[in-house]
Amino acid sequence: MNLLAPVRRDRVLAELPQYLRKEAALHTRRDFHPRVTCACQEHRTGTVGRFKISKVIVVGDLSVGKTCLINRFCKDTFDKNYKATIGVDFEMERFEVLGIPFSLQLWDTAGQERFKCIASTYYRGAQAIIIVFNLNDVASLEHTKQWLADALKENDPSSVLLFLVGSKKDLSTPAQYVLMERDALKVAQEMKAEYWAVSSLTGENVREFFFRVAALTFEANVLAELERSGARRIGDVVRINSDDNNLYLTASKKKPPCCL
Ligand SMILES: Nc1nc2c(ncn2[C@@H]2O[C@H](COP(=O)(O)OP(=O)(O)OP(=O)(O)O)[C@@H](O)[C@H]2O)c(=O)[nH]1
Ligand SMILES: [Mg+2]
Repeated sequence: MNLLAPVRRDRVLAELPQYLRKEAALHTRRDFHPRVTCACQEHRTGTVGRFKISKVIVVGDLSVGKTCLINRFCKDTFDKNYKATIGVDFEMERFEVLGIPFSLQLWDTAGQERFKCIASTYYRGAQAIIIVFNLNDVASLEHTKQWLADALKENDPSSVLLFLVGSKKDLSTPAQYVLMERDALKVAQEMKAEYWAVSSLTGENVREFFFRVAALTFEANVLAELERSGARRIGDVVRINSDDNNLYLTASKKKPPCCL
């Protein structure tokens, strides 16, 4: 994959995509955090940009539809035949968020017990965890807590973003869906995860969901970068003065109030 090729036009995010359900959203702001918007306008996003790739892992019971979900978004395809993922697989997706290039590496892991120990070795370093369950199988919702616990053993619970995704929405009747959603919202709130319901067969909510993942991961990355930079302000440029070969920092411009 060429990281320098232009981003596809349908992967450009100029606004914050909205949550599905207010009761289980990671945050309910209508817009990106003002510090993030400001940093992007001034191209002060540090390492978040062309060369930084954020890792997202997708976990959940076997056959809940993890691979189909990724394939619907990345390749716009759907396969009705089940082929178990063996170990892991991954796809790269490039976005442009508020004018800044941003890449997600989507790790599709195996749900089958016999491949789980291979898959779990790839959990480390995730910035977002997507836990998938089947909206038509209550046991798969119950198992999400264990999937989360396993994924969090390898990651920092305070910094990772969580998404709980109900799959195969096309197979539920409206009445069945309402009942399942009530339980799923409770689980999402306990986990502090954002809740989504999708269908990879029809494509319902798939693009909206991944755009939200990209936007919130990007926002968290830029905020963390701004935090880390502290006194060393992002955007300060080290220049070599050709006259005396000294290294010096360029004087930083006065920041507008939204960036302080
Ligand atoms: N009707 C319907 N079927 C789906 C949907 N998503 C997946 N399926 C079917 O469910 C089966 C399993 O899908 P996969 O995506 O392979 O499941 P998985 O979670 O990746 O399974 P493992 O790799 O074993 O962990 C396949 O037969 C899919 O066609 C959906 O949105 N609607
Ligand atoms: Mg799979």
